Amino acid sequence: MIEVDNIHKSFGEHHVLKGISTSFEKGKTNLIIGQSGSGKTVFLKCLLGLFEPDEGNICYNGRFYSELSTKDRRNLRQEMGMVFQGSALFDSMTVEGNVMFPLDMFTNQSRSEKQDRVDFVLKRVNLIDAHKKYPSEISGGMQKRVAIARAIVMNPKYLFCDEPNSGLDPKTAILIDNLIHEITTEYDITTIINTHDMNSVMEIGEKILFLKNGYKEWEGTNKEIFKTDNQAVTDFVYSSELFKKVRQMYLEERN
Ligand SMILES: Nc1ncnc2c1ncn2[C@@H]1O[C@H](COP(=O)(O)OP(=O)(O)OP(=O)(O)O)[C@@H](O)[C@H]1O
Repeated sequence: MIEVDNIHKSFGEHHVLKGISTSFEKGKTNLIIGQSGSGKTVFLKCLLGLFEPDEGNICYNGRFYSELSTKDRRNLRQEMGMVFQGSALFDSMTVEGNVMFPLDMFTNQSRSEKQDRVDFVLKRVNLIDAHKKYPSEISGGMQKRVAIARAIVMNPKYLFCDEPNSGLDPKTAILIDNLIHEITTEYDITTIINTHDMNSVMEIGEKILFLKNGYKEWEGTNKEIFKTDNQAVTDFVYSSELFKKVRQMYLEERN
């Protein structure tokens, strides 16, 4: 579980995060949404420990980040998996090499232990015959699976995903969403996803945090987002005619 208490972050005069408090439960898929520039990436980077908030606290399973020693921060970092926008695979390494990379960097496991773990996670993301291929030889959806395998190879407690669906066709995007959601439940991970994909919001948003101008404007579940009368949320989420109709149908069905 991650608990966030009143965090602020500025860059010079630019006050980007203006006192955000929330919590993210383990085993749940949490989504952060909001317009471009609302502070989603800065917030995610604070959660990852890449930016230190100017004010406020972030607590990881009872451990306050601000109170951790450098060594404990490094250990905490190893409990975090990250799926970057665009996958960010190493082009010169095979699929297997990419997934093994964190194990090579951060563990003393034997070659066969590492190989077993890599085989296991690649199988878990449904990539069976791609071990020896290079990123350029596989599709964008497969690259995303490799990125997810690499993110979970160290058995993380926390999984962060930045726009995991960007550049994917709608069908592949749904498969990737479902995979992240399944892995989250299966391994009891606290997962936090930055997204613009409204389909993800409706399908896998067990908790949705809506940021606006650096404030938490709204939070709730994908069921609640259909019913909310928060104008900022409805203007943002139901900006397309299609989603307006979906919401209308959902509300009519329940009346
Ligand atoms: N390192 C930085 N230095 C200065 N300003 C920054 C830095 N990182 C982000 N900002 C500013 O913080 C604001 C919020 O940016 P952020 O990237 O968090 O938005 P976002 O909601 O993730 O947008 P998008 O959906 O387009 O990715 C922007 O005005 C941005 O210019």
